[in-house]
Amino acid sequence: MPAPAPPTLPQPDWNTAARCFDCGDRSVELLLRLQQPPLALFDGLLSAPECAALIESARPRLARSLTVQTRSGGSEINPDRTSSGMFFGRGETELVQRLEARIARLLRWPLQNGEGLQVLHYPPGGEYKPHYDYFDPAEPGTAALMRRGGQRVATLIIYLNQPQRGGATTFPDLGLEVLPRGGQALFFAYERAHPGTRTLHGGAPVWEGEKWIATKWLREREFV
Ligand SMILES: O=C(O)CCC(=O)C(=O)O
Ligand SMILES: [Fe+2]
Repeated sequence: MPAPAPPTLPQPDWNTAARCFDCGDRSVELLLRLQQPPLALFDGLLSAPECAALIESARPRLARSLTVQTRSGGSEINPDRTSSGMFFGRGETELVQRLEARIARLLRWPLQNGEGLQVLHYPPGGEYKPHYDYFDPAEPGTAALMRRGGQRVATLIIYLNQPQRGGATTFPDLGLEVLPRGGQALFFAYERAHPGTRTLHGGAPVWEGEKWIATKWLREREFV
C-alpha cells in the first residue's frame, strides 16, 4: 500500500479511529471531535508539572496583549483583549521544544510552519472577544503578515490551568463552549480565510480565579 498522502491542512490522522494519539514521548486522548469545522479536544498534551513549568517560565515576560493591527500589519493594544501574554521563540526552551515536537506529530504539520508559542494570562474579568485567527484578506496589513509563512490555517489552544469559574473558549456560530482544564488542548482548522468556516471564537470572561493558556498558530508554509 502506498504511504498515506500528507494532509493539506493540519489535522490528526483520523483514519486510525484511535482513542489515543501517539505524540512521540507522550500519548494524548481524544475527548471530543467535530467534523466541520475540523475541531477536537485532547487530554494530556502536557503533564501537570509541565503546565506549571511553562507558566513559570512565561510569567516574568508577560506584557499586556496586543492584537495584530490588520490595517498596517503592526500590533496594537485592543480593549477586546484584556489579557497579558508573551511569545516564546520556536524551540526557545527544552520544554517548548518538546511541546512543539508533540504538536507537529499530533497534527502532522511541519514544526517549521508553526509560529512561536504564545502564553496568555487572563486575570479575573479578563476576556478575549470573539474573533477569527486567520488574517482578513480585505485588510491592507494582511499582505505584510502573510510574508512570514502565508495564512494561518489552524489553531491549537493548550489549557495550562483551570479557572474556578468562567473562562470558557466559546464558538458562537457552533453554540459550543469548552471549559479549560490543565493539560488539555483544543484544535480547530480553517481551510480558507472566511467566516463560512464558522471558526469565530473567543475567551469568555473569567469570573473567578485566573486562566492560563498557550496558543500555537499554524501557517501554510514555514514561519520565518
Ligand atoms: O482564551 C481562549 O480560550 C481563546 C484564545 C484565542 O482565541 C487565541 O489565543 O487566539
Ligand atoms: Fe483566537
